[in-house]
Amino acid sequence: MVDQKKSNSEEEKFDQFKKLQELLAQLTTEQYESLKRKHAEYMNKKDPDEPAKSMEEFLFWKTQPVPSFDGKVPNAEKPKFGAIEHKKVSEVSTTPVNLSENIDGFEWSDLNINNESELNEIHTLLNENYIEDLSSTMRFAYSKEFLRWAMSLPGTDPSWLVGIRVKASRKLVAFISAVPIQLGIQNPGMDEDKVDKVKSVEINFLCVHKKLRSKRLAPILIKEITRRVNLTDIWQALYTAGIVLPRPISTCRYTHRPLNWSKLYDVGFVDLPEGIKESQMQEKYHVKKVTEKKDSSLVPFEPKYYDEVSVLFKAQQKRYKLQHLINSKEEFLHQFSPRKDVLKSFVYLNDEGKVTDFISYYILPFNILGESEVDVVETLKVAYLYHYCSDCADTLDNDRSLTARLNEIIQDMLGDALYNEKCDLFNCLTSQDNNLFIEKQNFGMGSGFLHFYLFNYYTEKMNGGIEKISKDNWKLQDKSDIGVVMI
Ligand SMILES: CCCCCCCCCCCCCC(=O)SCCNC(=O)CCNC(=O)[C@H](O)C(C)(C)COP(=O)(O)OP(=O)(O)OC[C@H]1O[C@@H](n2cnc3c(N)ncnc32)[C@H](O)[C@@H]1OP(=O)(O)O
Repeated sequence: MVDQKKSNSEEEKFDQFKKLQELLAQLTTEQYESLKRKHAEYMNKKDPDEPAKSMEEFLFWKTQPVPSFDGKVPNAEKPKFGAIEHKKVSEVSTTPVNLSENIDGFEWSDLNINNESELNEIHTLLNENYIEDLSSTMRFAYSKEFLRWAMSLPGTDPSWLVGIRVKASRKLVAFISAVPIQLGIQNPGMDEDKVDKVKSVEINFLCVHKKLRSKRLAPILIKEITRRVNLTDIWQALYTAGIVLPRPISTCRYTHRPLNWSKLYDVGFVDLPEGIKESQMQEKYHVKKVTEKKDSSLVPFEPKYYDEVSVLFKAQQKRYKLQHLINSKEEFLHQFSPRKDVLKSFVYLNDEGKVTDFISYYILPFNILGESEVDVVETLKVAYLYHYCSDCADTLDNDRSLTARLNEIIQDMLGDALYNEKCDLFNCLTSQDNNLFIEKQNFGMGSGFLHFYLFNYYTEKMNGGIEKISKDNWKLQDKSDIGVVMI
């Protein structure tokens, strides 16, 4: 009897699904976009940390090795910290996921980020179809150099940049990428200085062309990248998303620090509060120029500082429960060496020439879109805080407080971003120790949240630096457990 009911309801669901697919196929891109906007407005009414649907309705995710919203994991009465499912490379299929089962006329394509024309293709796909704000008025505008940096991390397997092309025209219409990362995860009950070292990948740049949305290409891309990563004997992944999927290990909030308030006001990114004059806002967000220090100097990071900075970096990461473990000089230099228009990084040297602090930020513009989505009205240059570390993070014989130190070095970065890089906005999450300076440095809470996920790994939820009081009322925590920064 029960089984009969279940199969009826599955049939009903399948019928509804078929109808939905037919409806979507009939829509023009404009109709699809307009419905998407309406849906986004509806979703915006929901709490940002709540899923849009029940676990059962996540047709793809409920089949994957991730915890459900009640904390249960597949095939286990009581979850154990660590891998959810264990497989061997010999059990992994060596043939790509079948594309034509879902959609005809498409083929898999490996992409090479160091090939100029393939980089151009990825760049075009992402710049026209990647992440937008809820109202589809702003879209990330990654530069080619940025994409090359992000996807050429040492150790990236050539098979991990995966595209889908239209067979006939060879046009690139979907993409997903993986790069290696070693995570340190501190599970409950572990000694404070111990972590589970987890060889993983970071998944990023999942993108499906707007005209091919809702055709279940995303699950196919995810299954294919999982297969390819598994073939290299890696079984865990870290990824982030603005939406709630089963199930976040942590949630951080975006915060924004206007640098060029007038421009942000002109493009509608910030409002003028009632009763306040524009000049008052400009004054509030005035940024000090980077000045020479009495007892230290600020210089761009260079490979010669690697030994000292890597020690500080390791110590800083120990403050968090989700850590980025960097074990090779090559990876470190790739992640942190300055790159024009992509990444700025600095060290502070004391009187004796010893490194006391390191700080970095990356530059990721976004386009303000006009009436038509290909019409770019304005580009905002945005700086995002990346990694930092300081000798006061763990040294016992140092009496300078981390709060004072971070506030000093962030102030310098605001100055560098505005006066040297002409950035309009400085963003950071409530991750790391950012809450020590967010309010003091005039960062305001944004509307965006970023959820962190681990694939095939169970651990308890971690503090993302915010505590929910009610839907629109979130409190900053002293610090967060999240030490990784995803770009
Ligand atoms: C060990 C190795 C493991 C490697 C893999 C680890 C996992 C990696 C996971 C990926 C990490 C990516 C990290 C980033 O790059 S996050 C950035 C994501 N990209 C964008 O937001 C760009 C603009 N949007 C798009 O291009 C499309 O809307 C995307 C591609 C996002 C979905 O395309 P589309 O709208 O045409 O949908 P569909 O019909 O094909 O598929 C619907 C199914 O897909 C699930 N869905 C929707 N959005 C996401 C999302 N952001 N992460 C995971 N799943 C997502 C959705 O719940 C549904 O499943 P279910 O509800 O039925 O269950």
